[in-house]
Amino acid sequence: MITVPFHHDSHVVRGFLQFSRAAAALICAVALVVLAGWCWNWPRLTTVWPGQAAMTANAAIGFVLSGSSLLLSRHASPRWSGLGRWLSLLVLAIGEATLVEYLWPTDLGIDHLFGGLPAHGSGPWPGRMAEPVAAGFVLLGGLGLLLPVRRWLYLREGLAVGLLAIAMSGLASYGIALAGKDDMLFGRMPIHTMLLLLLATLGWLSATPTLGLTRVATADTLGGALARRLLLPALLLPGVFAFVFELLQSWLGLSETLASVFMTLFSGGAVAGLVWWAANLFDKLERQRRESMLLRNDADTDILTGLANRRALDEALAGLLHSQREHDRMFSLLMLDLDRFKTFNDEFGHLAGDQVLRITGHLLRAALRPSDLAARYGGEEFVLLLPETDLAGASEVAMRILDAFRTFEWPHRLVTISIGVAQSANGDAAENLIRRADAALYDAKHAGCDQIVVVAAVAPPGAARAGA
Ligand SMILES: Nc1nc2c(ncn2[C@@H]2O[C@H](COP(=O)(O)OP(=O)(O)OP(=O)(O)O)[C@@H](O)[C@H]2O)c(=O)[nH]1
Repeated sequence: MITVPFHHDSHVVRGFLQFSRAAAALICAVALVVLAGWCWNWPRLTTVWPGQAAMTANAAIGFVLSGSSLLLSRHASPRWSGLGRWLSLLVLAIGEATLVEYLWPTDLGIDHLFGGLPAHGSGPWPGRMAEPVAAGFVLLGGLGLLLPVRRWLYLREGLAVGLLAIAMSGLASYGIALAGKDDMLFGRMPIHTMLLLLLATLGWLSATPTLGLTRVATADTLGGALARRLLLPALLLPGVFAFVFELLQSWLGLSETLASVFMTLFSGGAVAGLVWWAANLFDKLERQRRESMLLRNDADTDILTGLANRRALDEALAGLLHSQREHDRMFSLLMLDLDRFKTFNDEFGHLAGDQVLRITGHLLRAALRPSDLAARYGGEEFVLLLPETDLAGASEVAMRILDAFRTFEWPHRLVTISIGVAQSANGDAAENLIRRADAALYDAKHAGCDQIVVVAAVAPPGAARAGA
C-alpha cells in the first residue's frame, strides 16, 4: 500500500512558531506588569479591573518563568534552550510547592517568594495562588521540560489537555461570575490568570507545530483547514455558554427553566453554526479540487479525440517503465496509424477527416480496459499502453480493434488501421520501446495495411517478426 506522507503548510507552520513566540512575549509582559503592581503596592496593576480578583505574585513569577522558558525553548544554542528547561523546572517547583502547602500544614516559604506582600490579594494567603492554578503551573512546567523529548509526546499532550481543561473551566466559572453570580467554581482564579494559562498552553503546543495535537492543524489538507478555523472557537465556547446562561437568569431575570430553554437553543445554534461553517469549507475546497482536476484533465487530453495527449502519454509510459524496473511488471505498447488517411482528407475534406479521428477515439476507448491508456501520438497516429499484458493479450486487443474498424459503418468509405505491437523488456528506455513498436507498424504498412505485426519483447537486432 502506498502511504502518502503528511504534508504541512509551511506558511501555517511559520505562523504557529511566530504565535508561540508572540504568546511567550505577551505572557512575560503581562506578568511583569502584575509583578510591578505587587512591588510598588499598586493594586490596580494586579487586576483586570477594580474589584476583580488579582493575579497573585507567585502566579506572575510562574508566568514570567514559563514565558521566558518558551522563548528560549527553540533557541539554536543548546546552552540557551537548556536554560529554558531549567526555568520550566522552576515553574513546576512553584506549582508543586504550592500544592504541598495546601495539602499539608507546612510552610515551604512559597507564600513569601516575593518578599512581604501587602495584604491586598484575595484569600487568606495574599501570595498564594489557587489550587487549580498551582496544578496548572505543575502541568506548564512539565510541558516545558518534555518539549524536546519526542518519546514522551503523548504524556506532553496529556499535560496540555489537562491545562486546557483547567483554563476552560476557569473561564466558564468566570463567565458565571461576570454575569452577576458569586459562585465561581474556582473562587480565586482571576480572569487574566486563566487567559494566560490558556495562552501559555497554546504557545507551548505551537512551539512544535508538526507534532502531536497541533500536527493536524498545520496540515495542508481539509482536516488542517477545519482544525485551524474551528478549534479555537470550540475552546472558547464553554466560557461564553456559562456567561450567557447566567446572564439570562441574573440580568434578564428569567427562571432557570426558561434560561435552560434559551441555552439549549443557543448551544444548538452554536453547534449548527459550526457545522454550517465546516460544510461551507468542505464545499469550497471540494469545488477547488474539482476545478483543478478539470484543469489537469484539460492539460492531459487531446481536444479532438478526447484521448490522452502526448504529455499524459509520456507520464504514463515513464510510470510503467518505472514499475517494470522496480517490480518487474511488464506491459505492452501498441502503435497504431490510420491507413491512407491523406487520401481520405483529400477526397472528403479536412472536417470529414476530423470526424474519422473522433470516431477512432471512441473505437479505441471501447476496446480497452479502464486501466489501459489510449493516447493520440500525433496526426493520425495513436499509442495504446496495456499494463500487465503480454504479447498474446496485446495481440487479442489489436485484433479486436482491427475488427471494430472493419465492421464500423464509416460515413464516406471504410477506414482501416495498422498496428505494431511490442512488449516492454527489463531496462527498456521509452524511446527503444516506441522504436520497436514503430518498426512493427512500418512493417504492417508495408505488408499492405489493415494488419498487425508483433515484435518480440527482447528484440535482438534482426529478430523474427510475425505478421497477422
Ligand atoms: N483531418 C485531419 N487530418 C489530419 C490531422 N492530423 C493529421 N492529419 C492528416 O493525416 C494525414 C497523414 O498522412 P500520411 O502521413 O501521408 O499518412 P497516410 O496518408 O495515412 O498514409 P499511410 O500512413 O502510409 O497509410 C495528412 O494528410 C495530415 O494532414 C487532423 O487533426 N485532422
